Amino acid sequence: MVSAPFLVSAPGKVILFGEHAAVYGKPAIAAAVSLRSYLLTTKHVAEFSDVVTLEFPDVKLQYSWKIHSLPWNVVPKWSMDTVRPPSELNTVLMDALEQSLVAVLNPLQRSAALAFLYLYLCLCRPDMPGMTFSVRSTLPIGAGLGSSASVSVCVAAALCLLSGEVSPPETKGDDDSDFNATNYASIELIDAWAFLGERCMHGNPSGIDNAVASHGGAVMFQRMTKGNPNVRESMRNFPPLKLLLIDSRQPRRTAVQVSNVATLLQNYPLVTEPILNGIQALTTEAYKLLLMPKEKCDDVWEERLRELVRVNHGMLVALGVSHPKLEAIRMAADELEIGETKLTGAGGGGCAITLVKRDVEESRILELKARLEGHGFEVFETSLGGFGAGCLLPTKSDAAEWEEWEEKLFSLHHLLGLGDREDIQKTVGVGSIDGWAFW
Ligand SMILES: Nc1ncnc2c1ncn2[C@@H]1O[C@H](COP(=O)(O)OP(=O)(O)O)[C@@H](O)[C@H]1O
Ligand SMILES: C[C@@](O)(CCOP(=O)(O)O)CC(=O)O
Repeated sequence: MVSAPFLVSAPGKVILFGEHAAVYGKPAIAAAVSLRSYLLTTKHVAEFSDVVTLEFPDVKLQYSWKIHSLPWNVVPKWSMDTVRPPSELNTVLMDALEQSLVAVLNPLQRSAALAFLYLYLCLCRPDMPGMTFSVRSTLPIGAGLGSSASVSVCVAAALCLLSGEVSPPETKGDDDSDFNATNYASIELIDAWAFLGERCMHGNPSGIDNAVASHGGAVMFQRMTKGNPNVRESMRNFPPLKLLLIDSRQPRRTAVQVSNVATLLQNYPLVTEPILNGIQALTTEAYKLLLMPKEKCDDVWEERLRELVRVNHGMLVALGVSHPKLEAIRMAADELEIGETKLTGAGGGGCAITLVKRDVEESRILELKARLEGHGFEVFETSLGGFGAGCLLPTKSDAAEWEEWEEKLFSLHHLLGLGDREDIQKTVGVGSIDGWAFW
């Protein structure tokens, strides 16, 4: 069992092909990005030993509950078993949590707090010491990059560590890609709990976002029904794609976009189902292309992939999940003949990706960036397919022996004082700080 303080982290993702259709059991392809969420767990001082606190400054939420005031009496018994949790939310517990959340009205804050409390009650005990859970993220929120899943995975990982359901990652060997059965079992459990957190945040998730945020890398994911396990094919040797990631900065909520598509499907099944089937066929084509050996990834290969990006976007437009700002991004990239563009994630705003032609001059890319930024859009540089969930523990268990840098790293005050995403990345970030280990 791990005790506070410690940090956990999980990445966001881009969906390359298949969003929305993924909700209906069609395959989708996604990869982890280097933008990540970080969660610090710290213990309260003695006078607040009966309080659990959330510090989620990115969504301006700071809230505490008396641990004994939470509805422990309705927590289902299955939650204390080490078996995988069920994939359905318990409605009695959800109803009881409404009472604990009456004062949290903002939907962004409320969904995050609900997901936290649901997992906290399922995985922890009323006699646990008072703690603060604070999240900082380098991901834009509600922009299609899976910020909710990366937070859910962080919460699930932290609570599984505290409750002893999982242990910190074991070193995998010389090659970090080596398979380790204990790590695998741990991350599967974290993924399953994070899925329930995602359900609290947006109702009917496919599970692709939490799968990528827990396991990292690039995956082909397919949600299965009737108790069959979801398909999650790891796509090793994922080709290095030149992608631009552009945030339209148009806020939207995944829950709303997913429910709009559900309504379309309900009203026009004969029209909407063929679109979802088309996305399925297209994702299957893309999957075959992305698995081709390197020597076959020639100009024709690249053109095919770009065509699929264009067609996928068109189908998402037909589903009604684009936005004028996303179209403005696509048109700017089209005008400069940079490559093909599609929205990524739930749409309705949020991010687009442009799959850049290999031979495009840098000057044209710079011109596109300048145009987009001139319109108030944000262009991200990120690498695809990095690490999944990980944790960082103090090197010595006794705080009295910590070095100054370690005191800062595990200090709530210091984390909350960090400025922009660069500051967060530099100070606690995977890739910037030694000692992060991954399941
Ligand atoms: N840094 C964060 N701190 C707290 N909650 C967060 C953070 N990032 C995301 N969330 C939660 O995730 C929700 C956004 O999820 P969603 O609409 O699915 O967008 P995304 O596409 O980014 O996942 C927010 O409403 C909030 O509840
Ligand atoms: C629209 C969808 O396919 C992806 C949503 O991604 P995001 O929450 O916008 O990052 C929904 C899902 O798969 O759960």
